Amino acid sequence: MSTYEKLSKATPFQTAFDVDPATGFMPPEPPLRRLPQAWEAWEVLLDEAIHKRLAPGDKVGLTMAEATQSERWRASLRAIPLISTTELLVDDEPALARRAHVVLTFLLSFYIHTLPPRSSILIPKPLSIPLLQVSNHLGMPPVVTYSDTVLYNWELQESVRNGDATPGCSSCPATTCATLNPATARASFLSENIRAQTTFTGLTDEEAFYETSAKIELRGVEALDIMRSTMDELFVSDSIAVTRVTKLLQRFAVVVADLKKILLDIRPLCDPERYYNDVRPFFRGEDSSHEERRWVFEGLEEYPDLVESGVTKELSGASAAQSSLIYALDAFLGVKDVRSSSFMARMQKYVPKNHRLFLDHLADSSRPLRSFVMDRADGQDGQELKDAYNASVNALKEFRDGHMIIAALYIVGPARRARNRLQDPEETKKLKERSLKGTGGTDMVKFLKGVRDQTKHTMISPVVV
Ligand code: HEM
Repeated sequence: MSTYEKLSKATPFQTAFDVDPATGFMPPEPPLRRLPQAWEAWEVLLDEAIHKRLAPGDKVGLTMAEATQSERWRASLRAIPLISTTELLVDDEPALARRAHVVLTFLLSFYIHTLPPRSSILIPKPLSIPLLQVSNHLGMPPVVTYSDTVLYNWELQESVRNGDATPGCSSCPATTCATLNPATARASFLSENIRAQTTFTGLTDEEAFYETSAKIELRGVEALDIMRSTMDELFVSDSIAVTRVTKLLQRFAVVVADLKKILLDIRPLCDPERYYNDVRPFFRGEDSSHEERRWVFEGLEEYPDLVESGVTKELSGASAAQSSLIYALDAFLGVKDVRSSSFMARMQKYVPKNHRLFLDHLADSSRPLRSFVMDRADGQDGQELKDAYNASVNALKEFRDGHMIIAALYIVGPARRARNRLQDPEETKKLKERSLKGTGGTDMVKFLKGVRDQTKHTMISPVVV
């Protein structure tokens, strides 16, 4: 029996797939803040890179002092010994391997993206081998992913860590909350008290960027809960299922509308120019660089198991397109072709292993919601059911409209301004090509529009919203 079969047969809907009832795709407890002493050399190098504010090697106006400082840092990374990962990669302590992936992929981004723009990319052995071993163990690519910047990169604010804050949502304490179930109340509490743990730049704009995604994940906990209840209803499918599913979908639409609001609320917290020029360059993967430079992992050939594993095949940059939550919403509502598009299918490889299994489980449902709604649409209360379904799909379409506004604000605008500052036509052309690519390597505008339209076409006509 495959792991997938074991997980999906033997255990309840969520916990088996590392999907927590209270925190969804985020782990229930704050991730490890620092690796134990044996791997301190990596943590120290990361502290230094952040503290020294190492700048991307292709930053416009990079000073000689900045370039020299980065080169010194890279030399000190090359000089550390190759540290064994054996004791990190233990199945009963996944937090160790996850923190190692965060630290090593941040070091990788610093190493590669502070290099001069035209130099070749040789990732030194003290970094390449542990990174490949940890990634192979986790079933993740050896590159910074959404799980490194968001899912396994948070802590509680100091006041909460010191026990000064009351656990509760903004309107009432969790323990006595009348409107939220305990799991949703905990998600709401975390959302208000979460902060990002590790950043490239130390800028609050970068923290806000990760925290926005984390808040979306936490608000999505209620959506996951509704999905579970709906799937139970579809399974039983008795005479009152239509009424219950209608109510669940009405709630679902409200949650998805909140996701859009959280996304748009990023605007006062994260400055588009700072995001584009200071933070985003560190997210680039092998395929989002304007110069086509291969990433070479030094020493790989000495480890036949790593060569065979194919762990170096996926090297795209970090993108919130790696959020399992949004795929889960698509799968539940039956938005077609999103996961099967080649980019989205590839992005699944950048999602933690068990979350991937969860998404497969959802997509393979033998009782799809959309068919249920279509089959019942002409029956008693069918119109209300269809309206609730369409309102949910419409809310997701509006989330994607909002997301396109954000992508324009944070990428298209700053990219145009960066181009306007350049004099050299050849450089301008290159920058134009680069800027229209997402960090995941897509032709951004066309891709985002396509997914948005696909969502819109999922509504069941005639539409009454
Ligand atoms: C400043 C904030 C953001 C920017 C600039 C941005 C930009 C982008 C870009 C350029 C893409 C195209 C794929 C790629 O090549 O990377 C993308 C895709 C995507 N992003 Fe974002 N994004 C932002 C925030 C978020 C957040 C907070 C979420 C949700 C957690 C999110 C969810 C997605 C999803 C699910 C996709 C895949 C396309 C889709 O399903 O609509 N994004 N984003």
